[in-house]
This record gives sequence, C-alpha cells and structure tokens, in this order.
Amino acid sequence: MERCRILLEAARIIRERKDEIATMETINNGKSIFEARWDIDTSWQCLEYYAGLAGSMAGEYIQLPGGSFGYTRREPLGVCVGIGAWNYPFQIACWKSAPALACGNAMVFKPSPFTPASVLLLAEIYTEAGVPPGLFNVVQGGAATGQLLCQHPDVAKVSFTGSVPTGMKIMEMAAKGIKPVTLELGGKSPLIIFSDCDLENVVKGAMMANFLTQGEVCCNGTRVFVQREILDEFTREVVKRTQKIKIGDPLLEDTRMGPLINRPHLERVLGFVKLAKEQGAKVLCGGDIHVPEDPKLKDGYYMRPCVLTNCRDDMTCVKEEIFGPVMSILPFDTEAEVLERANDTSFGLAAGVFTRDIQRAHRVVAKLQAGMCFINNYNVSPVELPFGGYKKSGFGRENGRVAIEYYSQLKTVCVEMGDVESVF
Ligand SMILES: NC(=O)C1=CN([C@@H]2O[C@H](COP(=O)(O)OP(=O)(O)OC[C@H]3O[C@@H](n4cnc5c(N)ncnc54)[C@H](O)[C@@H]3O)[C@@H](O)[C@H]2O)C=CC1
Ligand SMILES: C[N+](C)(C)CCCC(=O)O
Repeated sequence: MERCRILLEAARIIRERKDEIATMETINNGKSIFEARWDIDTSWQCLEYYAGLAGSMAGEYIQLPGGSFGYTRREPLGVCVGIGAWNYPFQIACWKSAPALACGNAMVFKPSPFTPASVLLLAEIYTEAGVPPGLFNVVQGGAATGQLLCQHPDVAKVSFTGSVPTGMKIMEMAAKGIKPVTLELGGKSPLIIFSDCDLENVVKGAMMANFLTQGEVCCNGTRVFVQREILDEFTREVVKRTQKIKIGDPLLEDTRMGPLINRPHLERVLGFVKLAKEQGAKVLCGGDIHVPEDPKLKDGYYMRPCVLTNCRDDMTCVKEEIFGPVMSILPFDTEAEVLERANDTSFGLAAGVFTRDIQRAHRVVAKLQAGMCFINNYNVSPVELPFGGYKKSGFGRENGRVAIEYYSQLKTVCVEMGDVESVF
C-alpha cells in the first residue's frame, strides 16, 4: 500500500505537470505536442495501474498431505536496468519503472542519447512523490554505458526497448550473468483490411497505424494489405488524408507531424523510398524532404509522409523496418492468402484486422503470428493490456497484470508439520 500511495502521487504530479512534460518531450523527440500529451497520458495511467496492483501482489497457499503445506512469495528481483529507445522516451521509462517499483525493485534507467531530457523530469517527480533516494536512477550515455549496465554483477534484470541487433547483444550479455531480459524490439507489422470493413474507420486506422511520431513506432502496421474490391477507394482516401497532414513546428497546436529524430535517420528513411522506386513501387504522395515556410525551420529533418503502391512482398520497403512515415499498400484476394503473406516475416510485434465479420476477425487474429493484435483499430495503448512481441520482435511483456511476472521472482516455501522421514 505504501508503494501504491507513492506511485499514485507520482501519477498525480505527472497529470498536474502534463503540459510541461509534453513540451519537454516534444523538444526532446520532435513529435507534435498534440501527440506528446497522449504519451504523457499513457505514462501516468501506467503508474496508476501498477499502483493498483502493488497492494494486491500475493503468493499462493498449497495444502499438502498430513497437515503440511507450502506457500509462495512474490519477491523483487533487485536492481533492474531499463534501456530506452528515442521514440517514446518518457512513456518507455514509465512502462518499465512503474511495474519495477511496484514489485519492490530499484531501477537504473538509461535513455537514448538522442532523447536524454524528459526522463529526468520523471526522476524528479518520483523523488517528490516519496520514492526513497537511490530507488530510481537515471544514467546518461550511449552503447558503452548500456553495456556496462548490462554486465554489472549487481544488476538482476535488463528490460530493453530498441532495435533487433542491439537486442541480440543485450541478450548475449545477460546470458553471461544468467539474467532475465525483456526485449521490446522492432517490427514490420501487417494491417489486413477486408472489403466488408467500415471505410471511414479503416482509413483512420491506417493513418494511426503508420504516421504517429513521424512513423517512428515499433508496432506500426506498415504492410497494409487491402482486399482488391476496395483497393482503389481505400488508396484514394488514404492518400487524400495523408497529403493533409500538417507538418511543421511540433510545438504548434495544429501540427500533426514534426521532424524525424536526426539527419542520418531522415536520410535512411528517404533511402528506403528511393530504393522502393527503383524496385518498382509507385510513390502516390510524399517520400521527399519537406521545407516548412518558417525560415527558422528550413534545415529541420522534415519529410512528407509517403504512401507506396505497386508493392510486392519481396521488396525491401515491404520486408524491412523503415521506422519512418512510409506506408506500403499491398492488394490481396483471399483470407488464406493474406494470412500466409502477413506471417511471412521474422518480426511479430503487432498486427491489425479490419472487418465487420466477427467470426473472421477472431479466426484471423488466432492465426496471426504477433504479440499485439488489433481488431477494428490500431496503435491504441490501454495500459491494462500486455504489450510485446513474437519471433524476432522480442519476448516478455510490458503493461497488464502479466508484467508483474517479469519484475519479480517466485519463492516457494515448503513447511513440514510432521516428523522428518529419513532414508538414512
Ligand atoms: N518494441 C518496442 O517497444 C520498440 C522498439 N523500438 C525499436 O528501436 C529501434 C529504434 O530505436 P534506437 O534507439 O535506434 O535503437 P537502438 O537499439 O540503437 O538503441 C536503443 C537503446 O539501446 C542503447 N544501446 C545501443 N547499443 C547498446 C549496447 N551495445 N548495449 C547496451 N545498450 C545499447 C542505446 O543507447 C539506446 O538507449 C527500432 O528498430 C524500433 O523498432 C523502438 C521503440 C519501441
Ligand atoms: C504508443 N504506441 C502504441 C503507439 C507505441 C508504443 C510502443 C513504442 O514504444 O513504440
């Protein structure tokens, strides 16, 4: 209950300082202030959720023959390390620290060096809320710092959000110390749109699946499979809306897309679009640099969101994670065909299906190889639901009741009520 009270107080302070934190996050990352406010909401909600669970963590009592019994205790792991990516800096820190602290662990958090700032506000808020000194710590740095943290003998667990290649290294380092890891890695998720869907919702869903945070979202549904009967209508509508996305100064109230994280990443994303064209894809809109009218923004890392058609499953833009605002549209004819194509990837973070046929919706998600499946929506993040990947998108889960298991260990106590029976 004490942990609950402190986490609730921290959640309250985050709500109270929401605009200030969102502004910091926008400056930190470049996402629009409108969206940053959403991220701050899913951050304090996570603290509230685990505050609620903190007081109810308990073990089991198991009756044994002859009056003997056993019981289990859910105990903390110790010092947990959190390593974050740059796309959701504040939210990632909350999604890791809230369950860690609720379970009684300490956390050392290392944000991405591209977004070092907002997590310091979180540390400040935890302290103000009553988290004892030393329980939540921020260490700044890049790969070398991350490695030192993972290899440190006093660290009991590592929770990582980032790319697949780094995830592999983390797992290797953790293996040397037999430390559990949670890996939230990349994706190339399918969004499957059947012709019986509600077109208005589907278009909104496809935009949500592709263009939040400049498209720099791990669970984005970037392979948009559209049933052939509605291909033209869907494409027309999605292109129309994509062209209307307001790009510019992310601190302005009506902006919906800010700059990408840095110059090399912008160039990498533009390179994917160039390669897509060379491989035969057609750019229906965007895919190039955007120069805002405001002269002080002219060197910003802005690009116009891109919709690609004429895509084939073997193209690089369809196979690899771009981590930018690039949607690939792929027509399909039958359910069996689309399922096979959707699952033909080494990633498995998320997937979405839009249809009015409820039997089909559940049949399809049951066969999708992805940890987070959406029916008739995409990229919403209720903190009550576990989030995490299949296959190379990682393992372990954040959010939901299950995350408790990734931040605690189970002790079994066996109690003898009779005499010791010995073989000797
Ligand atoms: N599944 C998920 O929840 C999410 C996954 N991602 C993935 O993250 C990637 C983009 O983020 P980046 O920051 O570029 O990823 P990254 O893997 O380069 O870096 C992530 C974090 O790991 C640290 N790091 C880098 N090398 C390390 C090493 N050898 N040892 C320990 N720490 C190390 C970085 O400093 C950073 O804090 C994308 O591939 C994306 O899919 C991003 C956000 C969410
Ligand atoms: C908030 N949401 C669902 C759009 C993305 C969360 C995962 C990430 O950190 O990329």
